[in-house]
Amino acid sequence: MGTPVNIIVGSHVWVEDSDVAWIDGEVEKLTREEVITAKLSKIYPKDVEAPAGGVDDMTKLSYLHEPGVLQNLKIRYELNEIYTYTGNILIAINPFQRLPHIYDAHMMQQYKGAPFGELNPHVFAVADVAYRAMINEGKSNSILVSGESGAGKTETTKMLMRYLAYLGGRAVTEGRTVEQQVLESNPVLEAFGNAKTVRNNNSSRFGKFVEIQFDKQGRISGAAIRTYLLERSRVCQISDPERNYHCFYLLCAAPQEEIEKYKLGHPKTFHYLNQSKCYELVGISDAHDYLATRRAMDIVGISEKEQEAIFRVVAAILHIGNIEFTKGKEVDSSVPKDDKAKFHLKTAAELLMCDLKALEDALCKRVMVTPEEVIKRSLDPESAVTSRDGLAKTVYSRLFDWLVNKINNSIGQDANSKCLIGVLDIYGFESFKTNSFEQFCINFTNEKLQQHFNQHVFKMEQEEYTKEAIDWSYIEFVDNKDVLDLIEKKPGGIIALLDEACMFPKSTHETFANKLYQTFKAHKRFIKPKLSRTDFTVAHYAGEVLYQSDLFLDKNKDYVIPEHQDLLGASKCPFVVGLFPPLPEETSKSSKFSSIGSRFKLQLQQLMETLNSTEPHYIRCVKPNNLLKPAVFENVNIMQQLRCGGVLEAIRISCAGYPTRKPFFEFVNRFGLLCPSALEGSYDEKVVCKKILDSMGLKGYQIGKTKIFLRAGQMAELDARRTEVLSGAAKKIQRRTRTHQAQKRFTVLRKATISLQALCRGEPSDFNRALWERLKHWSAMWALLGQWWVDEVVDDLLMTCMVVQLPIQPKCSQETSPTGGSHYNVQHVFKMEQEEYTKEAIDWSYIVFMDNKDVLDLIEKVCLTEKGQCYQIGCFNLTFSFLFHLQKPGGIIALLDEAW
Ligand SMILES: Nc1ncnc2c1ncn2[C@@H]1O[C@H](COP(=O)(O)OP(=O)(O)OP(=O)(O)O)[C@@H](O)[C@H]1O
Repeated sequence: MGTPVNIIVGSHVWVEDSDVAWIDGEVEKLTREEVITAKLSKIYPKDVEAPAGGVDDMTKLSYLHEPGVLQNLKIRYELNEIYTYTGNILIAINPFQRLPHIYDAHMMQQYKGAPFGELNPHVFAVADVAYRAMINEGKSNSILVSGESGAGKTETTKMLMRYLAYLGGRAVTEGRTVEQQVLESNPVLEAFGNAKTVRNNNSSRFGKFVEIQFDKQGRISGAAIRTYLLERSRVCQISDPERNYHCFYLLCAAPQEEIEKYKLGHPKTFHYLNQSKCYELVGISDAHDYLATRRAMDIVGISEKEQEAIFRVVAAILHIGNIEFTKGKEVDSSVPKDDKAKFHLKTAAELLMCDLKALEDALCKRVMVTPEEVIKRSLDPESAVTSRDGLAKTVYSRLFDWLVNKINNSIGQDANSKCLIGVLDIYGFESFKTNSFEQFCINFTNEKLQQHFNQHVFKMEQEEYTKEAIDWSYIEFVDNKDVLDLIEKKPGGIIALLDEACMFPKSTHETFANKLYQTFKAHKRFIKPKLSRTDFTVAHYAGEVLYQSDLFLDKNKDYVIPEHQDLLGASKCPFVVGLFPPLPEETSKSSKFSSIGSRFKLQLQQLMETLNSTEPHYIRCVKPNNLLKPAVFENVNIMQQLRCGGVLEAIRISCAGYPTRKPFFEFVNRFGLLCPSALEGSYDEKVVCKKILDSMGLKGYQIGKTKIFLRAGQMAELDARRTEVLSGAAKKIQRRTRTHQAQKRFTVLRKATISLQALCRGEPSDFNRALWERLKHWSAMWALLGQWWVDEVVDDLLMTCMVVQLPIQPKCSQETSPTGGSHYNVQHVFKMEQEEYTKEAIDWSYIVFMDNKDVLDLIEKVCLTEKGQCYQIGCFNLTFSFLFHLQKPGGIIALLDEAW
């Protein structure tokens, strides 16, 4: 961030605000208090010369800081420019409205092969760069799309895949093309892996890495989809107004014969669906989507028979959820509660094609194997429900994995492919009121990606400096390794301690939390909340998150209950058996524990290895508001996402080096005025730049081959100097102009007065006579000339007053004015003039109040003598002014003469 220095009166600045994040304004006054309190440190300079429509690349901003970035995004979003670069990172703000014109075939054509940065920022431009880099350098590329739920990751990923299919697609020959299958895998995965949440009506509840393989000619030759951490708990537990996975509702809206075949009904009749009262989505037809999903399944190569089995299993899960238990005859035993429960038990067994009694036993009993014997132990109703839900979750997650495998097999992998483009659509950093094991894993993923991102951004910075031959050796690299060690270190990290706790039968979440408190009491990234005995806080790179450890142990255990494995392994349905392949000999014998956390850690390790072998490109999706509405830009919300998404971190890394880069000519244009002598006779912009910088006494900047590289705060320093120079110049111009105007006015008045005096003094007696004669005629004329003339006279009078000797005026006012208060107060006018000149620092000493007492005495005499006539023509003012006009060519005298 730019260092807030050199804030002076008149500086345009950004000030932090809790409601709208940043407010802009102009410094009016700097008090001592303000300078020394922290407030000023939170002030950032504003670039008043930033383009009105914003800049398409944030690195072009003169001030690379939070408020500048936010303002730029806001301006662009208002213009429906949803994409903006920050160097090579693309920021995509969800428009929450269809913008088909920016994604049509014509657009694709335009971006094809266009140099990066030449056209407007776009997701196609990123895909194009990745594709070109792959073709030209023969290196795999990856595009990492991240952002919070509802930010638009999945939509962005779809656009990327569409564009890559456009670039690398084959002419449609017979049957399905690979790219068609890749694109059609989306609706299938969405039906089984997406659900409505409070944050997004079509939220992906899993992470996804799509690898698109290309042959030597750059044609798509294969693809593979890897998924991460499906949210299993959603199958059994949802809260209002969310929904379960889409496929359950689609099936309940299937054609009648299927409803009957699977003994289904309205979603509200199923426990797994009726925990929330939201059954339908606005603008979405589940019946239509059911048929669309079946069509997509056809395209990705899922046979009719397999489709039937898939939906049969989905229906079975719904029925399993409706099996309720009550206490059995024996102590701590359970049995199906009533006929309804028995009906669902029977139907579930039929659909899964397994033995009814075996299913009941698998839900209500546990087999204990001791060295001496095998004991069957009953479960109480509560444990039976847990067992039931465990079965449903296991079956569903196995089904999801099967689908992913099937899609991969049917699209096919190209073993000979040397290059690929991977697209990662993964959940962003999460911090809710209640954060459990899922959030822990998600945030762990984000820490991993952040580390990768930091390394990459740092590398890119280095490359830019190297290109410009700049020394960057001292730029420190910020690492989040300490948080990653806290989570994943083996032994001793949180995941390792969790695994240990899961393997130890007597562990509870309290003992687990205690172990964490003891182990990490001195760790600066681990905090024990004062008022809790089971929660813990991790200080992630994106902020602190408080985790509730209650369900960590249960959720980490990744084993299929052997009874469930045996039951479904013995099903008469090959599809169901395929979901539960027999465990390898040694695993089934040994009680080797497998944990979700460790498995996930391994998956992430593999993902990072893949990503490290590719050239990464980043897309940060931003959700502009929580209302999911277009044209609403919530500053604070967006700021938070930019922080969490690492955009600000990227900027911070950049600020650690030389955040401001200006091409030489731009620099000279802007700051040449700071050192005009540097511009004299020198045509080498680089030399001029150096002279300017040295004349300002700046240290630590660097001069590259084409640009100036400034340290944080130096731009503000230069701008502050520039403001000073400009305002000094403005004051000088104003002073000169005003002096010139005043001098001009004075000269005119002086000349007029001298003429007037000369006239009066020259012919006093004639003047009296002539005055009276003329007044008479002139009074008639005045009636004709009308009001405009009066205005003019009044104006002139003001000027005339300037030369009136002060002591005379009050006398005039009292004695000679027939209209009393209509006279101008000479003293006042004079004072005002003085004040104005003093304020503007104008020299007024030369304004001489000429002694025209003799003239005024004369006028006074005439007016008093001919008071009656004076009344007729208005007031003394007119008479007075008349004297002035008398002198003007085309003045009153001339007019009157003409009239005569
Ligand atoms: N580029 C876009 N143009 C128009 N609408 C969009 C665009 N991107 C996102 N949306 C809208 O925002 C909604 C949410 O987007 P999307 O599902 O891609 O979010 P996500 O980041 O993948 O969320 P989650 O993590 O919950 O899956 C979409 O259903 C769509 O209505």
